[in-house]
Amino acid sequence: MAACSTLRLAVRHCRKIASVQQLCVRNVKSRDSNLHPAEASPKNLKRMDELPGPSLLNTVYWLFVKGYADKSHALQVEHKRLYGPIWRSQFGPFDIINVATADLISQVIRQEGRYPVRTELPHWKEYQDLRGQAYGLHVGTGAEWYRMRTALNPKMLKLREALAYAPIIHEVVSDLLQRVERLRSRSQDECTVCDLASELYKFGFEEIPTETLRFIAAVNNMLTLSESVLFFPRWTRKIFPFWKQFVQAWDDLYDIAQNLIDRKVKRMEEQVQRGEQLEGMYLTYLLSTNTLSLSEVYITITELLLGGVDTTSNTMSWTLYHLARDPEVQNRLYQEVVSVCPDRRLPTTEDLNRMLYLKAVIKETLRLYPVVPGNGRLIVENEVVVGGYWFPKQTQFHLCHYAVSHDENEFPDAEAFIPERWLRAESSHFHHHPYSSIPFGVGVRACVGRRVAELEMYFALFRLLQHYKVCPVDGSSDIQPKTRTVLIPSKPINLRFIPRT
Ligand code: HEM
Repeated sequence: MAACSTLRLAVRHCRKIASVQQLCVRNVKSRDSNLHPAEASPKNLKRMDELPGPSLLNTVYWLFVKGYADKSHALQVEHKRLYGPIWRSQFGPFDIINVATADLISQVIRQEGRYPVRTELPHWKEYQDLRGQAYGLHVGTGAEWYRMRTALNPKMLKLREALAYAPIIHEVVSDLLQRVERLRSRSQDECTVCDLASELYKFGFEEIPTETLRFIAAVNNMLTLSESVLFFPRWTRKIFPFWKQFVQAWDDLYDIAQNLIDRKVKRMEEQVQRGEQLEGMYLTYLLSTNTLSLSEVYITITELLLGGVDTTSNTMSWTLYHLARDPEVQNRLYQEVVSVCPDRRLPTTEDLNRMLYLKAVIKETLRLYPVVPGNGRLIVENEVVVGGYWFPKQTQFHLCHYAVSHDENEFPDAEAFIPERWLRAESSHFHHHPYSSIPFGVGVRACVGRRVAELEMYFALFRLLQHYKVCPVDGSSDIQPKTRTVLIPSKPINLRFIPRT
């Protein structure tokens, strides 16, 4: 869903720019070891060779024989049960240290350094080298990455700036409502919308209508192929088609973003020639500041579009899935909606300040289904100590935050959907470790799209509930998540939207 707003936000006009020529850890205290490597001699500490964990062969067995290839989130839980909260594993060529408690994650983050690196993403880098493109936010490292982030942060993460996107997000949500109305009224029982997530990907892409499906298919292919490309050694590329298809998927993504930007630049030039003032959100802003080269703008916008395709859509689908199955939760949320905005008034950003339950519902969805189920940190600057073990530079950590946010010690009755656990007044377990559910990541490298994503999800859910009661389709069964780099529903979510009178 976010891709469409990302797109609109990117192409929107803004009065501030005069001409195209001017264009443009938390320091969480560890519950156990606070030992800093500088204070600890490696001699006194355990070495990574002493860590438990599966061999490469054993991992292959889990992935391809036991069927966890598309359930890496569940593998975190299984391996934590088998090996404890910290273990070592191998994924293709990668030697990985897995950490699966909030405290261990906080220890890694505290030592992530000034310019944190998630993981090397050698396959993305290889593609970008192959095509002679700039590195984007995901692949970028060090001061170069930081320069790109500081160009984007003010427009995307500052609350005041992000709140200014509200009118555009409302446009996108209005399209969604129209689409839901059309789809449900055309269905056989006049209320069912099938495969909700795929509908949420699509709507509002009117800027590039013919390219919508191509973009979505390319994101799907690229993410699906990513794990295979990484896992199998390079020489297998002559045997398997993965790499070629992966390159094709990236070519499509980049091509669509490049066309979008080129059209925008042309429009801006025409406006300047007519002496008009320019308006814009972050694409205009990026083009109008000299901090990024055009090639960096291309890749940045490609990645923002990419980041928007199935993150908020899947989260919204899971939220509606649970609301449909839990009428009490849905009713409580509906009561909040009507008390804050009677008469179906459009919610404002101020209204959202009073929507504590709405926010708790989204938080709980992201706890149960973090779109990015496992994050990474490659420690490049220093040797580090985590969990009493000493690790050299270049250690790749896997932050198993799916396993953490499903841990009974952090969240009693962890598999249940209980938004109340996020409400201070109502939960005896309100005080969670700050790293126990970190769906957007943490620190300076955390998700740059967070504010946009949250605003979109709040407004979309708010307005959908203003208009519809959401119900399960008769006889529908439980739906489990699966991983396709990101966490998605393993089968389509179909729901009934009953208009509220
Ligand atoms: C439910 C919605 C979303 C979730 C749960 C999510 C989650 C994440 C996570 C976990 C990371 C890694 C952070 C870290 O390493 O600490 C990330 C990075 C990123 N996200 Fe999101 N995301 C969401 C929506 C979006 C949207 C809508 C966009 C684009 C508008 C976006 C763009 C990005 C980008 C560009 C990065 C890389 C940032 C960097 O490395 O500097 N995300 N996201």
